This record gives sequence, C-alpha cells and structure tokens, in this order.
Amino acid sequence: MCQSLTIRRPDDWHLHLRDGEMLAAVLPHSAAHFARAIIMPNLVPPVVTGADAAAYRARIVAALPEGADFTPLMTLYLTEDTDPEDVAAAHAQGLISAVKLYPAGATTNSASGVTDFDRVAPVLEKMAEIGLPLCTHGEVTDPAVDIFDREAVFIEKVLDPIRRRHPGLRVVMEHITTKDAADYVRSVETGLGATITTHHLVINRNHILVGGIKPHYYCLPVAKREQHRLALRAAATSGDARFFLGTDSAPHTDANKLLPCGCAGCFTAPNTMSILAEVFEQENALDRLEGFASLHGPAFYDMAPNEATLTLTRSPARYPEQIETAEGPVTVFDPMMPLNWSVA
Ligand SMILES: NC(=O)N[C@@H](CC(=O)O)C(=O)O
Ligand SMILES: [Zn+2]
Ligand SMILES: [Zn+2]
Repeated sequence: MCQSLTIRRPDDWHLHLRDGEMLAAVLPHSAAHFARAIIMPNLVPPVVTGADAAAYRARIVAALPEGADFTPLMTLYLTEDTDPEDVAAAHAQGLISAVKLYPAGATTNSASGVTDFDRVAPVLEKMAEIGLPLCTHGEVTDPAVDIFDREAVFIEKVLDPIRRRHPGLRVVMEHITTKDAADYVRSVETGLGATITTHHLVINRNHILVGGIKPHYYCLPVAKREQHRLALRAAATSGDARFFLGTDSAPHTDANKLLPCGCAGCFTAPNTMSILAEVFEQENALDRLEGFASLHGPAFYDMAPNEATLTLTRSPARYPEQIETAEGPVTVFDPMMPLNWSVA
C-alpha cells in the first residue's frame, strides 16, 4: 500500500477569498497548499474593471503570510456595462486570466450579473478574439425552473447558444454538479472545460436534507442526486484533461449560514487535498490526482504546471472544525469520513 504521494503543487481554478478580515483569515489556508488560484470577483461591490482587479490583487498579495508562494489569478465580473476595451487592456497587461459570467440573481452577490445576453455579445466577441476564457456560473434563474434542473436548462438555453454564437470562445463550466454537464463537456473536443469542486464529489442532496437540514452542505449549484455525484467522481478520476479542480471554497460565517435564509457556500480550503486523496483512493485512481489537481487546469489556461511539489502522506489528516475570523467562526466542510491522507 502506498504511503506517500508526491505531485506537482496543485492550483485551485475557482476560489472565493472575499476581502478585508475574511480574506486575511482564509487566504493562508489556500496559500499553504495551492500555488495559484482563479479568484472569483463576486465581492460587494463586484470586481468589474481592470482597475478593480488590480486593486483587489494588491489587497490579496498584501494579506499573504510571509514566505507564502501563491499567485492570485484575477477575474472580472461580467456586467451588461462591461467595456470590451477595458477587458482587452486588462488581459494584455497580464492582469486577468478570465471573465466570470453570473446570470443575475443566480448565487451569492450576483445582483449585477447578466440578464440580457445580447448586451454582452461584444465583450464575448472580444474575448474569443484574444483567447480570454469565460467562466460560467451555469444556472438559469427563471423562477419557473426547478432548482435541481437549473444547470441542465442553462446548458441548453444559455450556454449552447452562446457557444454557437461565439465559436472561438473558450469556456469553463464552473462547479458542475450533473451528469448532463459532464456529458456536455465530453461532447466538445477543444475549448470547453469544467471545474469540479471537492464537496460535490462527497455530498448528494440527501446529505443536505435527510435527518434535519444541514446548512453547511448548502451551496450553489445545490448538490444533486447520487447518480450525478457518481458521474462527477467518474469524470474527475477519469484522467480526461477537460475536468480539473476548482474548489469553490466559499467562506461564510456560521452566523450567516445558520439563518432562516442562510448563505450558500462550503468552506473546503483547509482539507480539500486530504479529501481529494481519499476520494481518488476510493476510486482506485490515486495516480490521477495529479492530473486533476495540478496538470489539467494549467493546460486549459495555457500555463505551465508548477515546478514545486506537494507531498501527501498516509496519516490521519488534522484540520480544525472551524476557523476563527474577525467576523466570527467559519465552519470547515465536514466530509463525514476519516481522512487518511495529510499534506506533509
Ligand atoms: N458556491 C456557492 O454556494 N457560493 C459562492 C458563489 C458561487 O460560486 O456560486 C459564494 O460566493 O458564496
Ligand atoms: Zn458559482
Ligand atoms: Zn464559486
């Protein structure tokens, strides 16, 4: 039985770091294991211009613990007023790595998102021209569509039409939660990838709802039926380079989670690598963890994989149940299983 596993240092292709005191509290957990991360722009107010992204990046770099080796890869939040030239200039300066599409109202802090997709066509056209990827929160917001169907309907009604209209546009389907999404990714040879979170490899919708409501397992897109979780595990552990890790680690204070109307998001930064090692071992695919966490993402984003390495050893993982922040405690995702791999 293998006792240690050394992989290229992983990257997180979908991460929420927030700002201010919360940023200071959560950033060390990501920087300890990950070399780079795609930083989500859904602050209040959102990161919409190149200037916003430069300022946010400076705040992240200033909050890094001493000696940390971590590069934030910035994104812009797409609005109906986004200026294609501002996007192109930010990309040309190396300031941004992607633009993020949130359908208006789909998730946490998405009020400034897109309602009329025609209005963002000039930005998408420019992005296709310069090779800048679009990251999508893939859920429709039509109240008539059941929340468990919102991802599948998004693919059919929004994503596929966008991809037909902008054939050169590179797209990352973020935090996919369904077999439908995995199948759609596989149906396209190039220019389409998907991130898969740690928690969606572990929980299905029963974990949220059976035996009492579990706010800490509530995230968006909401976890689906078991057959979908199994499809995600198959995709993540398949070695298919179109699938890569985006933790979607999304901290909210317990005070904001444990409410009659609680926030969506799972905080997985501290124990993600231990959980992934466990999941990949359960699937007899430990040898494919490096591809999923460290190689496929850089390949999609046209970056070199990290030179540094990360070693996991077979020993019980230790992580706090909660972390303290100046805004209050944040509960760490509970994978409901012993974790037998620790980051050395
Ligand atoms: N995933 C979540 O449940 N929440 C994210 C937003 C998002 O990624 O949709 C957040 O910012 O809290
Ligand atoms: Zn999202
Ligand atoms: Zn997210």
